[in-house]
Amino acid sequence: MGIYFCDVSYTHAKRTPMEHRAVKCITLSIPDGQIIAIMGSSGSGKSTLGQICAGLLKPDKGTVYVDNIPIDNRKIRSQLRNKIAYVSQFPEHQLFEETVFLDIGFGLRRMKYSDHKIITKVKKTMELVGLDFERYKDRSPFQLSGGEQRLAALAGALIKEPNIVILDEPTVGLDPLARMKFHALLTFLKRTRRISIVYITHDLQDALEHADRLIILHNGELVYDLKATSIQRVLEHPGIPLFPTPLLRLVKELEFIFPEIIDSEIVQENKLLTYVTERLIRN
Ligand SMILES: Nc1ncnc2c1ncn2[C@@H]1O[C@H](COP(=O)(O)OP(=O)(O)OP(=O)(O)O)[C@@H](O)[C@H]1O
Repeated sequence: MGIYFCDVSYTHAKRTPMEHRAVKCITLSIPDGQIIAIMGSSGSGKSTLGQICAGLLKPDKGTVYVDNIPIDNRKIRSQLRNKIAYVSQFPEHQLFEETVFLDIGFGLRRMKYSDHKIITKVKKTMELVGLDFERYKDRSPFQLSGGEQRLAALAGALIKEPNIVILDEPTVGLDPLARMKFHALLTFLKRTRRISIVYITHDLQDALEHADRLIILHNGELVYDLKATSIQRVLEHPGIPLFPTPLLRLVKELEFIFPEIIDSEIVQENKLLTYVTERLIRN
């Protein structure tokens, strides 16, 4: 269930003094089973693009196609609600029930699932995202930490088994282990269910490690759509709001030490470690 953006623009607060054109003429294709990281500086239009993708904002120019169907009216957008899941930058805004169990199972109750099926699915989904069922099910979602709220909102999004998941800064507030588990979950979902995952992040190294593609926005425009291995070329480009991570700086240093050009695949920690270790053993 791919998404295709054809020349899409969006203006916030139209015809008011706050009017702002946040997304400008974006053409973009998101096929099945890809993890796509959306990056760019604050205010570059990432969340706006994510909300258009989720069908929450209607473009004022251009068309979004889901599965080759133009999403140009409210009826089609509401039919897609169960197919496209969205977790906002502020997950606390998405939680509203008395308990974590009720919150995560909300969508299934609306779809008239049996109580037994709801319990089974809520338990399974909570465990999938790393929230222990017994420990969290009766707690108020409002008394969870920021990271726990993010995981609860993610469980609520995944429980309806969507085809497309849009996550706005999903790893904010997660500890390193939860972060690692979160990325392993995305890879698992992509491989087993062929879900397309669009996630907005400011963490370049995270994106290089886990995303198939990086979409880079600048002032509402899509300035780069590239694979992780092309990142060095972009970093050298003036005006792009991305800075080399420690690992990318190390790769640059290695290019001075070792005579050959370092393989552009080395943007990930495990690949760099293998490369350096092999060189040390050989020398
Ligand atoms: N409701 C609104 N009314 C007017 N302007 C808005 C509104 N919402 C967002 N904007 C503006 O649109 C632009 C894009 O906002 P958006 O939230 O998409 O950026 P972002 O790249 O996600 O930023 P961040 O990384 O800080 O979350 C910003 O300049 C913002 O000020």
